[in-house]
Order: sequence, then C-alpha cells, then structure tokens
Amino acid sequence: MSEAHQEFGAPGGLFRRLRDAAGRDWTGYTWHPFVQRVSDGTLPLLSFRHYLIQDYLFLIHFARAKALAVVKGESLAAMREKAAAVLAILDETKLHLKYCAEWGLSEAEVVKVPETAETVSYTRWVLDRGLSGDILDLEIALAPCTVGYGEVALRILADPARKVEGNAYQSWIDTYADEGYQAMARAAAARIDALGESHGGEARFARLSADFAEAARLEQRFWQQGLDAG
Ligand SMILES: Cc1ncc(CN)c(N)n1
Repeated sequence: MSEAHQEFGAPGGLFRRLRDAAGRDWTGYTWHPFVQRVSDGTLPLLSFRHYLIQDYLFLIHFARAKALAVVKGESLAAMREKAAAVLAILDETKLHLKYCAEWGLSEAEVVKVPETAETVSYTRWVLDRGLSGDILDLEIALAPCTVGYGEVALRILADPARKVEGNAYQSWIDTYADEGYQAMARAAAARIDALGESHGGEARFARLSADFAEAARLEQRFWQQGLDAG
C-alpha cells in the first residue's frame, strides 16, 4: 500500500489524527474493491454506470452542503475558499455528463433517476451535521469526500495492478489525480488542521472522529451500491 495519506494534513494535525483513528473504515473506503477494479480496469460497466449516475445526484446535494460552509465561514478567506469549492463540485459533474453522453443519456434523463438510499443517507447526513453543528462539524462531515478521492487517485496511481492502456475509467482517474483536485484535497485537510486548532479539536475529538468514521462508512456503501449493480 502506498504512503498516499502523507500528502494530506500535517503530522500531528487533526486531519491525520482523524484518518488514523478511522483505521479500517478509512482504508475500506479509499481502497474499496470498487476502486481496485477501477484501477485494474475489471469493474463491470454496469457497476460504474450505476455509481456514476448516483454520484451525479450526490454532487448536487454535496454542493448544497458545501454552500452551507460558505454561510458558516468565519472569515472572508474561508468563504472564498468554500465558494470556489462549490464551483469545483459543480464542475466535477461535467465528467459525469461526459460519460453519460457516451451512453446516450442526457442530463434531463440523469436527474430523473431516483436517488438510492445510499445517496440520500450520505448527502442528507452531511447536511444535517452542518445544520446542527458548527463549521468544524460541517467540515469534518465534508472532508472524507474531498480528501478521500484525492487519496483514492494516489492509491490508483501507485497500484502495481493498474491498467493504463485501454482502461475505460481513465478519465475518471485523471479527474481526481489532476493537480487541481489534489490541491483542493490538500487545502481541505489543511483547513481541518487549522479548525482543529481554532475550534477545540482536541476536546471534541471523540465526536469528531465518530463523524469522520461515519462519513468513511457512508463512502464505502456508496461504492458498494455500484458493485452490487454489476
Ligand atoms: C460519493 C463521492 N465522494 C466523493 C467524491 C469526490 N468529490 C465524489 N464525487 N463522490
């Protein structure tokens, strides 16, 4: 396994402490069999298609949750960073629509697909953490999504079983391996570290780590729904 996690968060900072505390919940997310089969190119197309359509719906609600972090931002710099993150999430959906267009599916058709229980439970849980908690609670619920996919991409790049030539999922991999996405993931981890300092991360560690691990498990279920559809 690569040292992918060392890209995100400072040693001793809140992000790395949460990641380490999440243990198997985190590795089960970032190196889920779905991810491994994207990497070696053996994932059934039906699995990927189910996942990607649900992910499109996921991103719409996730953008709403990120927008809540603009509202709850406690400095202009934080608000700017989050506003850019909302736009980045909305941009991410272009990848999804490109794949869908190749399958003959229009955006209008994709938005008509009902959300699965996995999509609803994850997105509404994040929104709830943000609505009922403070900015740190919200950022902890958001971080596994943003940083986790950064780590997923690095794990794939380091995977000896990775299929490069003719991998149907290469543009998906490229999106998250891209330096723009990686920089956003590093910034999200750094922000957790900073909020940990300013918002009593140490005293709140038990609750924060329970939320972080919950998000990682919700991510695992999100991949799993794709595998189950294949
Ligand atoms: C479920 C999920 N988690 C994370 C990401 C990366 N933004 C995503 N597209 N989808």
